[in-house]
Amino acid sequence: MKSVEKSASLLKLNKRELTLATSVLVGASALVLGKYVYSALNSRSGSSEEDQDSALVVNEERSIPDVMKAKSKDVVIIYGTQTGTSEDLAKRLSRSLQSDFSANPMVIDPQDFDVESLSRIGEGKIVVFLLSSTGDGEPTDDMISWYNKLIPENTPTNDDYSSLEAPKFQVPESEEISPDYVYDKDKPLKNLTFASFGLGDSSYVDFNAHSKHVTRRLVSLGATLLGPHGLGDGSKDTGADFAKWKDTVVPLIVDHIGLKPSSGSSAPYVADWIITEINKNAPIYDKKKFVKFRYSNIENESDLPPEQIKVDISNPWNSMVISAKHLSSPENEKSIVHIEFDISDSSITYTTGDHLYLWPFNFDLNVDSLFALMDVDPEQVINIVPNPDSTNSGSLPYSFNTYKNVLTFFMDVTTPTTQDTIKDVLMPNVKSQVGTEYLSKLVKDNDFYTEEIKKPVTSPGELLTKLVSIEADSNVSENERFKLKFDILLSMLPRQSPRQYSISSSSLETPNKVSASVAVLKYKNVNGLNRYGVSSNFIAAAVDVQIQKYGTLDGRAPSKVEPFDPPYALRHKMLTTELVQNNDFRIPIYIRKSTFKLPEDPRIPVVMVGPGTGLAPFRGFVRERAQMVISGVEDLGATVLFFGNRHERLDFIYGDELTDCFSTLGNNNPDSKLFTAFSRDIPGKKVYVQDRVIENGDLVYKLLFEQGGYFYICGDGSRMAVDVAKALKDIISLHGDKSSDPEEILNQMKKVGRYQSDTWYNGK
Ligand SMILES: Cc1cc2nc3c(=O)[nH]c(=O)nc-3n(C[C@H](O)[C@H](O)[C@H](O)COP(=O)(O)O)c2cc1C
Repeated sequence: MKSVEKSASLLKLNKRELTLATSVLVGASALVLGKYVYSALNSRSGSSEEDQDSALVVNEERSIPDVMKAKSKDVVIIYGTQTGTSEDLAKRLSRSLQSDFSANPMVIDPQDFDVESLSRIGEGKIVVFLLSSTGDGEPTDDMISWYNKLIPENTPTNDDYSSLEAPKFQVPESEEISPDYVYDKDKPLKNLTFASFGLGDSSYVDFNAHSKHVTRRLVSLGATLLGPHGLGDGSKDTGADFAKWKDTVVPLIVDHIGLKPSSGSSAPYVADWIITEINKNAPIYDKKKFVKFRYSNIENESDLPPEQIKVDISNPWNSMVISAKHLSSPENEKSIVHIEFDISDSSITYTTGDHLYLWPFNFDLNVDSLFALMDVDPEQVINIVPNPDSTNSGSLPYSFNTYKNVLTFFMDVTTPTTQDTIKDVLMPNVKSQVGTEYLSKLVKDNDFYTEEIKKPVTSPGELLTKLVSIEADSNVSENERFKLKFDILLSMLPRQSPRQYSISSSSLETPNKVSASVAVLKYKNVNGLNRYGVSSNFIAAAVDVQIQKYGTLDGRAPSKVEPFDPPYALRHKMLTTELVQNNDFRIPIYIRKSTFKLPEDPRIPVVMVGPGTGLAPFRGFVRERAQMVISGVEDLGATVLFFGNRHERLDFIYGDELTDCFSTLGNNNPDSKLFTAFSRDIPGKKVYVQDRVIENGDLVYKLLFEQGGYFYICGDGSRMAVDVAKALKDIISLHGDKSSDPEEILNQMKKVGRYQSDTWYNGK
């Protein structure tokens, strides 16, 4: 192994050479050059080691301290996100550090930087980690590379990493930190001060595990944690947890970097992006980079055959919808739909139980209401580049697009605007007294904000329309009135985040098709206005479009005009017209491996509880087990499913096919059974899945505790999951050894993966 000291001399040589070479070779990538210099000096093979070592060679574009120095930044905020929440919080923190304290922060995606450069961050600077957990307390996709370098794969996760060997970091040059700084390879981060906030959900066993492990690891490498480690809990209110943490930690951050609160009430507004309208004949206009639909696999990667295009969370695959149907009866006020995607023409593969990520498109009506406030042609092609003066510069996947497409495909136009954003983005752009008073009340008066924005789930468009109407009603003069500009809107809106669904198909049966089973969310807000879940209604509209074009799998007609939504007479009007008209309509998807899996040994029994759309992954499991019987697997363990819903006639989703599958499974193993609980079918007697579990306690006990079966639960985490766990404990108490502790038995099962849950709160 190359010693760290040796890498230090290499570092100096390469840094100098790099600087020289990058200034001479226009367009040469520093990364390529760095690797070249390195391999010329050290001709060793072994790609993973080389990758690790190449990061020890300073590539200034990927080095946090070098970029901080070049941009005079004092705080770096690193987010690890799966669906955008921590990225959004990072941007909010960055803006408020800038506007309240004149700090000069930068927000970064860990994928764009080398973790090895953390050791060279000088005194008086600070790193803030905002890390979400995913899977079973795993790092988010964008943090995997950093995480694996900090904590090598297969290291048992721990409360104390001090005995773990330190990975290699870049060795600081003497002047980078302080003249008397001595690098210690066992405590390479002893000069690093960091703050840390995790985003998680306490309904997961490994609550905030990713953030906890990274925080502990950094400390074990010598770094100093500033303030408390914040733990956001999505099952309660991550935003409130973050605000509380921020109130404690921001003064410490500011003190550490030697700043004081800015004088004056509001700092000048700095747009995150610079937008230029493009004439299609202009030389700068690059047709190849013009993304007509959201991501275009073909346009972006025209040289590669589709099956070689790498698909990840930053590069989703535009997939064809190949079949779709309504699962619930048209009479049912709750709609559940089935949608199936073709992945045969992509590099995507999956196994039963994985998660499907899907990026919804916004509805025309929501997007049009924003254009009504702006003086732009929605179809105008624009070029968007990060503003170098912004603290939030990052990359966008759409350098050329139309105004309309940017809002339709990339931005979240419905999530209520936060108080931070009203203060830091909107207020500096409002001149009138009446407008300023309204916004300032929203920022300062939490009760007013709750009544006006939070409770009614007010969209940014509704907030802006209200602001404009307040000024109009007060006869604010024309030149004082607030005028919405596109760059203000882009700075206000979070990015559109992907939504995750349990895959409801079996990879054994249909390796080239993935399906999702989606409950369509709509409700009236406190003011009686209709509210629609963006993604589920997008999927429902896509299902209707598919059915209108190609018919349906089971002959059911598309849903009729629904009395619930008078403003949106037909669902397809909610969607961009182009989408409805386009024959080759594709939806961006990505598949993430999950640990929610059937046992590898098919002889092991499985007991599943999945009421409502909690059935989704179990439809895949049941079809997979039935397919095993069909393909001749012998000794298949028992398969038991508890399904529940309100009415058998209206919402026994997948009823026919489940009955068929269980007839196949039952012929093979008499213990394989489907139990249903329809809570509103018998007047005066509500029956839920947990009641059925108790009723069949003998069978459940035999399969789980005598035959070592696996238990799975999916659905509402607040009540159902708690009640079902209690039912299991009652069964253990009744049938088991009286000296054993039921709670302990279930915890033990969870530890070894024999009790798996995928639960959510309030329809999330
Ligand atoms: C599939 C999935 C798995 C998750 N796993 C965990 C977990 O193991 N531990 C945890 O604390 N939170 C877990 N969460 C909750 C997320 O961390 C939380 O919702 C977070 O706010 C998401 O942030 P992001 O949008 O930045 O990715 C999980 C969420 C999803 C959807």
